[in-house]
Amino acid sequence: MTTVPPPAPDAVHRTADTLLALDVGNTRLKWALYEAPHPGARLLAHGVQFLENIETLAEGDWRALRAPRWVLGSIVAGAGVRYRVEEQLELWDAPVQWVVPSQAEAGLVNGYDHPARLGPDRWVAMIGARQRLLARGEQRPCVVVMVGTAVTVEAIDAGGRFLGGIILPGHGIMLRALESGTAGLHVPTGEVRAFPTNTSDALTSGGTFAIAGAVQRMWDNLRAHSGQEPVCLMTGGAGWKMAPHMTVPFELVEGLIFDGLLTIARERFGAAPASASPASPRTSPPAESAHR
Ligand SMILES: Nc1ncnc2c1ncn2[C@@H]1O[C@H](COP(=O)(O)OP(=O)(O)OP(=O)(O)O)[C@@H](O)[C@H]1O
Ligand SMILES: CC(C)(CO)[C@@H](O)C(=O)NCCC(=O)O
Ligand SMILES: [K+]
Repeated sequence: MTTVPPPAPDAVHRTADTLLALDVGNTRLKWALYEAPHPGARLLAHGVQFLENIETLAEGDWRALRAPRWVLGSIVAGAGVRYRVEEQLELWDAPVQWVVPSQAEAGLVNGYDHPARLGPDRWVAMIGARQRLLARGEQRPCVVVMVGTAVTVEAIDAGGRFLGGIILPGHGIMLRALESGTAGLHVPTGEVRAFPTNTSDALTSGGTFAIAGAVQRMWDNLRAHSGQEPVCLMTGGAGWKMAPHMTVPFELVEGLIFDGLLTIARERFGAAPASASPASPRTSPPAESAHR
């Protein structure tokens, strides 16, 4: 006769430690459920909704999820959207923590004039970028590019100080601005060409070169400042569209905001031993192993 073994304490523990990470952007909400609150944790489920469809989450995508132990999010939208997300989160009794950029967190120092006025998405993505560099033992200056509804390009020095960054319109906003701000311009999608010879190509190439050129400029600024070649990490849903047209060496990385949220979660919720400082490259877990 066989007996059913009790559930391994390990399995029970893992279920109890889940983290729901939220990236509420300008256009869409992205969510990811992790097995544990630290970089490299296994991804259990993930999804995305346009902000106008937030109301469907509790009854839809989230309905079958096991209640997360923690909820940690980055949100750039206003109080109205935040309230609507929090309403959906009432499905579980895990209170949400929204990241507010501070003077310093997870090994990153905030050089913004008013640290809390920095976009949380920018702050969290930079923390994710820093953690990636440290995990592979690289103490180098870093340019962080996020290509989405808006584009941001940040400069971080080798010591982990955010020096400053730029905000520019995303490709979509640039083209819509041209369409609405000119007399006779319409913007069907074109190709990126070195020397565009029709309107569609001229517009598409213009937007792409504006972003690539802005990254080049920040990369030059940071190299001049630090006397060292920066690493450039690019993320965001449209990153792959920019990739063929970049003029600086770069790496395309998926989900820097989620990497950052996991890094912050380790500090806030992780039962890490005292020696596991996220600022120490030796003790950071390898980020690549479980990367999506
Ligand atoms: N060819 C292109 N080159 C660069 N960017 C592009 C291109 N086509 C579209 N985009 C941009 O990509 C954006 C979509 O990227 P992404 O999926 O990261 O945005 P999002 O999730 O809607 O943004 P957010 O995180 O702010 O909500 C569009 O808004 C547009 O600005
Ligand atoms: C710049 C955006 C729109 C990029 O998503 C966001 O980070 C934001 O609203 N930031 C606040 C302003 C700032 O970062 O200075
Ligand atoms: K964004």
